[in-house]
Amino acid sequence: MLKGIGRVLIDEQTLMRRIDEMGEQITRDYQGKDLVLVGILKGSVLFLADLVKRIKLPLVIDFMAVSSYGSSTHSSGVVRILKDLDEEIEGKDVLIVEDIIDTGLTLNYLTELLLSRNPRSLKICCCLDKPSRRKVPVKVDYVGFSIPDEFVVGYGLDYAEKYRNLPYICILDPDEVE
Ligand SMILES: O=P(O)(O)OC[C@H]1O[C@H](OP(=O)(O)OP(=O)(O)O)[C@H](O)[C@@H]1O
Ligand code: HPA
Ligand SMILES: [Mg+2]
Repeated sequence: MLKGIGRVLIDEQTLMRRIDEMGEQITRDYQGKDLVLVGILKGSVLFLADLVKRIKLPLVIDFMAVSSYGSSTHSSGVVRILKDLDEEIEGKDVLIVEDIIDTGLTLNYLTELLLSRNPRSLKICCCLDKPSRRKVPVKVDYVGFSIPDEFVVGYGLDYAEKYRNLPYICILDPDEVE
């Protein structure tokens, strides 16, 4: 076990099985559509990479980078755009891909921003959802796993930029947190 991380919450096999199902469902739902996956950096990269391999459709991948947590376990509530999309999304079927929805502040801000660019449709797909922590409502269309109110790391999720490379989801050891 690595220093600083507690018990495994979702192991690699369980993650992959659920992502197989999500890929199949998205493949069914987006037949004949003009699909653009928007990965939110950096946390979504591992999930997005596994998910796109399971979507058997032509699609475009684009990225936005935002940051609201910095090196803390609490959202600052201020969403900063660090990188915008490369392509126009007007008339496209946009699917936002996130690693986790916690307070909902990041996605609330992002959906407003992307809707103002007139996509044909805008949906949200997340690997993890912490519904008990919501501060603002967010309608999530595809959820991998609902999880309890614990700060988690691994599979793209960081604490102070560490642990993103773990292939499973772990609960952060509270002793590690300031
Ligand atoms: O629902 P919220 O409370 O807004 O939290 C969710 C957001 O926070 C994390 O991003 P972070 O700002 O840590 O950036 P990162 O993906 O680069 O780690 C996570 O990847 C989500 O984007
Ligand atoms: O539990 C979490 N872990 C890592 N990053 C996060 N951003 C929001 N919630 C979390
Ligand atoms: Mg983070």
